[in-house]
Amino acid sequence: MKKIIGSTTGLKSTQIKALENLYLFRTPPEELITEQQLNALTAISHDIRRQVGLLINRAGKTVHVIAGDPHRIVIPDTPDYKALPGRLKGLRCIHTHLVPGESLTTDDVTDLSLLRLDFMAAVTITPEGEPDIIYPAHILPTEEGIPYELVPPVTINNLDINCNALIMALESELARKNALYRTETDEEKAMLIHVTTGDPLTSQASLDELEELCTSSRIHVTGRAIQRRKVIDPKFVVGKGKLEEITINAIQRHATMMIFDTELTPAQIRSITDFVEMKVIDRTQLILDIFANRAKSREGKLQVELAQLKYLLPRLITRNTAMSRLTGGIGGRGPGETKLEINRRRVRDRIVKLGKEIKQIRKQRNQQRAKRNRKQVPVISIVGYTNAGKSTLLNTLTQSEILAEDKLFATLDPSSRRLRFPKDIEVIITDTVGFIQNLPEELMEAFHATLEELEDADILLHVIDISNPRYEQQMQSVEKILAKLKLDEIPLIYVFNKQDRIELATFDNMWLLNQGVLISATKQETLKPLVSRLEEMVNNRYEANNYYNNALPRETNQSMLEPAPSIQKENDYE
Ligand SMILES: Nc1nc2c(ncn2[C@@H]2O[C@H](COP(=O)(O)OP(=O)(O)OP(=O)(O)O)[C@@H](O)[C@H]2O)c(=O)[nH]1
Ligand SMILES: [Mg+2]
Repeated sequence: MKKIIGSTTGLKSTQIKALENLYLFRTPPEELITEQQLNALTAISHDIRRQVGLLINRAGKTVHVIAGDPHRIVIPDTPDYKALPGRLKGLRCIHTHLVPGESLTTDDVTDLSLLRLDFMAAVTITPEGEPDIIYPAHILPTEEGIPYELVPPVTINNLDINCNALIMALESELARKNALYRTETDEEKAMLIHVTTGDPLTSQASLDELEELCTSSRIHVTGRAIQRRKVIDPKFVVGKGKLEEITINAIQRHATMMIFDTELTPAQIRSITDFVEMKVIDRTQLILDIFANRAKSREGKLQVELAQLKYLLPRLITRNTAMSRLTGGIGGRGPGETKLEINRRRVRDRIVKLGKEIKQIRKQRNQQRAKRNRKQVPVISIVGYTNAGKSTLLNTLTQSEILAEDKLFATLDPSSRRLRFPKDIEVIITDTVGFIQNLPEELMEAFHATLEELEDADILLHVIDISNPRYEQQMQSVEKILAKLKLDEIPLIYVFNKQDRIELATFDNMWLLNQGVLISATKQETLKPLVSRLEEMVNNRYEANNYYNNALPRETNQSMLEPAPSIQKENDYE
């Protein structure tokens, strides 16, 4: 006989037998439940004074009998029945309510909507233990508003509600709607979630950025949710009720994943994925993913892998738990744990190995740096928020072709070019990985080596995209990171970029623009003031450091550039 779900403690063996007997009934396709089974259900529930629930599949078979307490039943995981996009779960839940006249509760309709049940019905019981009124509800295939519909109550005399036909009709409508949401590439669709204890305006801005990150990694955003709280919920980040609401909304909008705009702790990921039948990731994971896709150089790839593994390690246990939950889970603790240990050991070994390789590469790089330093060629480094136009500026300045794209984090590997000023002084200009606010710790560490090169910079060009509505926050984020890297002592020029995209006459922050140079990195003719300013600064530094005379003649400069990964062309400025 199949097992009863929930606790049967304190029940007599005849009562347990009566519960088990509920597995024996078959429901015809048009009925919600048969009269006989309904009678048996209310009789035993009345007898034990606990709610009892049934999960019935579309073939009319009872797949679970659930014993609850006087106020609720807990629906178990049903790995064999999953609600795929555009489909329902294939299970209906019919359960008793002991309170006379109590229709479906909020918990009931939440379960219906979250689990995507075919039907949810509550049946009340007469004082004699017979079925009284049945309150059914089903999902509504809408994208907004209430996600379910309460069907008019029925009694034992009209259980024939054309049940399966109704379910089929609902599913075909769901499938049609889902198809509308399908994209050509069938990309992921995400619900973005931000929780804050502060200003909701900042939340919007932060979500805007998260959305850009999504676009960068080809994820389509189907909805966003913000919750303001006094404190962040340690378990679910947002409150449990809010998480339910968001999840239902995400399902309504055909989302395939949820992205939290913070870093989730391993415990939070675990409780949320236990709760939500959807992929759940956080901002850090999204950024790590982007970096993993973009990394080109060997060092870049190693660094990103290292960052990913470091992020993964404390979360491994979560993954496996989630996995075992999805595959049925029970009965495998021994082997499960061993496998987990193997996984963790492998990850740890790999982390050590990667660390060594990176150290080796770093050593070579330092030697190259030292060689370059000896030659004392001034280095100008371009820094700035991601997508500000750094690579474009380097390209236009030096007429080269570094990948510049309207994507966050187009550049991951530093590249250097030569630039020659009219007075025959040559400098090296380097492009760097873009910054972003709250750069994940793992990546900050990973790219520390790359960013270390910035220490050699004689001048920093801080490129700011003034056409981005969040340019001020972005400037601040960059400055924070520069300070963290202890680079805030290096002379810096603000380069306000993409001037062609703004209306200068109505720009409300002219004061700021006067602190730097205004350019359009895509238009070479706008760069002259920047070039003269740079030249002036380089000259001043030359004189101040008195190494002008040590500078090598231009012709021989070629050799000292060798260590830089990609030197292509040079460009003369008149
Ligand atoms: N309209 C306009 N677009 C620009 C300008 N400068 C850059 N862009 C565009 O902005 C986008 C980003 O430029 P990139 O040079 O890749 O930016 P980046 O700072 O190197 O970005 P990451 O490498 O991702 O950090 C590209 O689509 C450029 O064509 C400009 O002056 N005007
Ligand atoms: Mg770039």
